[in-house]
Amino acid sequence: MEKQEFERQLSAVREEIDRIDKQLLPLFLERMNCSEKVAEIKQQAGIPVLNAKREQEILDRVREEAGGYGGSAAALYSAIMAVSRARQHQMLVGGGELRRLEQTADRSMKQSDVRAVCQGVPGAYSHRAALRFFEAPELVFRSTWKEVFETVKSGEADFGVLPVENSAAGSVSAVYDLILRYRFYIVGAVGIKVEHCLAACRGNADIKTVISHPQGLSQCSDYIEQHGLSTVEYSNTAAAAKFVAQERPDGTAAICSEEAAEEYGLIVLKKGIQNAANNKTRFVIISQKPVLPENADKISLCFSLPHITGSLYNVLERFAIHGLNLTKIESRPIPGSNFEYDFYLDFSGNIHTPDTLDLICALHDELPRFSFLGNYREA
Ligand SMILES: C=C(O[C@@H]1C=C(C(=O)O)C=C[C@H]1O)C(=O)O
Repeated sequence: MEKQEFERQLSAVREEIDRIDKQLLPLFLERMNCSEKVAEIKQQAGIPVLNAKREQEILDRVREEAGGYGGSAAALYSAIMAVSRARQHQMLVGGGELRRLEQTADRSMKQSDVRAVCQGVPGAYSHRAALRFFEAPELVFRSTWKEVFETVKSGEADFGVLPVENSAAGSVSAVYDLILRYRFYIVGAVGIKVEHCLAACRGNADIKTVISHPQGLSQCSDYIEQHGLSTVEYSNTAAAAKFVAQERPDGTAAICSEEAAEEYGLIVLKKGIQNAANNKTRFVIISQKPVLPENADKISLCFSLPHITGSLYNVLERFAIHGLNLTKIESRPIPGSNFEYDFYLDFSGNIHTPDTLDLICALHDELPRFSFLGNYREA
């Protein structure tokens, strides 16, 4: 067949597609109009927007009737209903306390004269993160991450500084578990370049064992393997440096920052022993008091989901519809449950943008165990 003939046939079918799309659009708008009427009734009757049972019935029917296209048709209808629900949420102005929070929360944060708490001992990477974030903070140190949360809870400190993710070793799951348990606000985030060194007491150069936090050991696994070193886990990289300085264990070096080595009078035997040259750790600042700056660019939230086909997909799709970029997703088991999960999400956005506020309020009204965790500037 001639190329021209193919072109002619293509345009004929495309005309048909255009004709069908023209028919679909008014039907979509008509359906949205019905959805708006439903919203008005729901508003008067105080009925929640989401009716999962009704949606499931529609999806089952569509799947059944669409034959070979069952799955695709269900996905399409799921998207249509997500849009329909979003419109209803917008009309019902849900979100309750979250909308009030958006209006009333402080828009700027005190950055000097603050009391902050870090895990570890002076010289820890959290210490450096705190100094990057605050001007001359009054700092206290605790030996565990849980104690950092407890110190903020008791009001002894206004802010806690916690590592959440390393560019090589990945998420610090234990911290995410605590974030999900305490549900304090995240009011800031800061990335720190992490360069580990091998540090030992003077005259202790024949190193057979290294001691550090599991994250430090994991970030230096190549060096450890190449040199056939044995490893000992410790609560914190700087605390490991302090231990080596105090106990002077034979043939043992700490893996820690240069600051920590200096703080405890250790000799740096080798610098930059981490696997990745550009090794970074991201820290978050937590507080019991929300702060929602005008120039915030990152939103964190968490929720759980029922074990239903497409439930996570349906939530993520809403971010896509709103043009929001998801930067992090973690799922962590809910303590005391069997294989039920809380999801933790970070995405780019600002809660003072009406469209974004509508989305977060809709999720607040729909999702089990939902918490808005904060909107802050990613430094
Ligand atoms: C339209 C309604 O509200 C929501 C949207 C639905 C839809 O678009 O079909 C179905 C159920 C509800 O979650 C309704 O309750 O019927």
